[in-house]
Amino acid sequence: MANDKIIRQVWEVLETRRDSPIDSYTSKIMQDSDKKAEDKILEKIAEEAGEVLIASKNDENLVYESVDLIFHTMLLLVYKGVDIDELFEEFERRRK
Ligand SMILES: N=c1c2ncn([C@@H]3O[C@H](COP(=O)(O)OP(=O)(O)OP(=O)(O)O)[C@@H](O)[C@H]3O)c2ncn1[C@@H]1O[C@H](COP(=O)(O)O)[C@@H](O)[C@H]1O
Repeated sequence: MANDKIIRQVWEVLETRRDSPIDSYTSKIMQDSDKKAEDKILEKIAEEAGEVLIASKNDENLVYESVDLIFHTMLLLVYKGVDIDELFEEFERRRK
């Protein structure tokens, strides 16, 4: 079984890509001039949300497309400086 620590690990890689940019997809998208970077990530999220919708309706590639959406949402949160623990704490807060 895959380990759920992967989310934290990917989050940490994204923080490193933000703070110590290299020639990579996530560094490049986050290094774009401020406003453009945010817009590009938001565009990606909208695009991936549409792909999730199609995947669900067609019963095809739903997990794959959902990971694309979750990944780009993580990228936005890292770009905006959100700490991963804020995310987990919010889930905890809502737990019944
Ligand atoms: N999980 C991902 C991940 N998921 C998707 N992508 C990239 O996001 C980009 C856009 O995704 P798309 O689905 O739109 O792919 P596409 O090729 O444009 O086209 P489609 O055919 O899917 O429409 C592609 O270049 C994907 O490779 C990712 N890029 C990176 N990661 C993780 O982020 C870390 C840092 O990535 P780098 O910046 O590349 O080092 C990596 O170690 C990975 O763990």
